Amino acid sequence: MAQEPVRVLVTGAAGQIGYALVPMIARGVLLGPNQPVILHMLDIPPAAESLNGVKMELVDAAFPLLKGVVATTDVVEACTGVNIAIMVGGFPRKEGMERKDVMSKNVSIYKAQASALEKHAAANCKVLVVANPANTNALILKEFAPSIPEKNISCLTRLDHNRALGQISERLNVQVSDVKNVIIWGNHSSTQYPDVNHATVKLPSGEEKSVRELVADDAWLNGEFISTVQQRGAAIIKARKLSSALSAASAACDHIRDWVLGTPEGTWVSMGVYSDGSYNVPAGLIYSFPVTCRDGEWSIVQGLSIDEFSRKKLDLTAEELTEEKALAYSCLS
Ligand SMILES: NC(=O)c1ccc[n+]([C@@H]2O[C@H](COP(=O)([O-])OP(=O)(O)OC[C@H]3O[C@@H](n4cnc5c(N)ncnc54)[C@H](O)[C@@H]3O)[C@@H](O)[C@H]2O)c1
Ligand SMILES: O=C(O)C[C@H](O)C(=O)O
Repeated sequence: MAQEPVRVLVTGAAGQIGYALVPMIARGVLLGPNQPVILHMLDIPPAAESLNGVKMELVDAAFPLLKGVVATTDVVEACTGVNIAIMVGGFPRKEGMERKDVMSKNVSIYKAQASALEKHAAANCKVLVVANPANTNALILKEFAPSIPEKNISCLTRLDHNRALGQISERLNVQVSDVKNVIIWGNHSSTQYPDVNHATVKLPSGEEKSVRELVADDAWLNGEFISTVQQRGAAIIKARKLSSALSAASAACDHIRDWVLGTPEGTWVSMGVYSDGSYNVPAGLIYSFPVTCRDGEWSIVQGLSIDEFSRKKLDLTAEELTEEKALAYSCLS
C-alpha cells in the first residue's frame, strides 16, 4: 500500500543550507527511499523570489518521492500540518565571530516561530533547530511553545559528531563507517567536548578496538583533535567565506533519519536534547548527549564513565549554555 506523504518544513529554505537540504529530502535521504514527502519551505519576503526559484528547480528535478511543495513567506501556512520541522532560518556568523554573536538577531525568530509551530504543526511534530546559536534557539523555541513536548525539540550537533568521526577516520586511515560511538557533549560552540573515550573502530578482522588504543597518542586526542572539531565551523568559514552548508544539510538528514527510523544496534549518536540532569548536567538546558533512538524516541545513553578531564569539559560547556540562556532572555526583553 502506498505510504501517506510526510510533511517536512524547512525554514530559511532560500539560504545556502536550504539549497543543499531540500533536494536531499526530496530524494529520500531524510526518511528513506519509500517515504513520499511534501516540502514546506519558509523564508522572509526579501528572499521570496529566490525561494520561488528553488521551488521551480524542485519541480524541474522531477523527484518521484516529492508529492508537493509549499513555498511561502507566511509562517502559519508554512507550519500547518507539518510532521517534521527543520529550522534553518536565521543569520549565520561571519569570520571572526562566535556563534553566540548572532544571538540577538536569531533568538527573536525562534520565539516568534515557536507559537506558529505550537498552534499549527501536526501533533507529535519533531523539531530540529539548526540555526545558531542552535542549543539556545532550541531552548527558546521550547520555552515559548510549552505545549510541544520537550522530547520533540532538539538541536543539531550531529555535524560535530560527524566531524569527530571524520577526524578519527583520517588519522587511522580507516573507513568512516567503521568508526562509531564518539560523543559530542554540550553546546554547538567552541566549548563543546568531542569525547572519544568510548569510541571504537571495527577492524578488517571484525574485531572492535578502542579508538584511544589504536590512536595511541593521548596528547593528540586530548589536544589537537578536540580543538580541530571545536573550531571546524570557523575553519570552513575561513576557507569558503561562507559557513558550512552541504555537511550541515547532510548532518540534519542523519539526525532526523536516526530519530525517526532508529539508531543501529550498539551505536549511539549525538543530539542536542533537553537535559533531565543525566551526567549531572543541569536540567533545563538543551545539551548535546549520546543518545540511541527507537520507535521515534531518543534516550540518553546512561552509565558511561566520565573521568576528571571529561568532567571539567562537560561542566565548562554547561556553564556557557547557562550564560547563553540568560543572554537570550536579555535579548528578548
Ligand atoms: N548547527 C549546525 O551545525 C549549523 C551548521 C551550519 C550552519 N548553521 C547555522 O544555520 C543557519 C543558516 O545558515 P545558512 O548558511 O543557510 O545561512 P543563509 O544566510 O544562507 O540562509 C539563511 C536563510 O534564512 C532566512 N531567514 C532569515 N530570517 C528568517 C525568518 N525569520 N524566517 C525564515 N527564514 C529566515 C534568510 O532569508 C536566508 O534565506 C545559520 O544560523 C548558521 O549559523 C548551523
Ligand atoms: O560555525 C558556524 O558558524 C556554522 C556552523 O555552526 C558550523 O559548525 O559549521
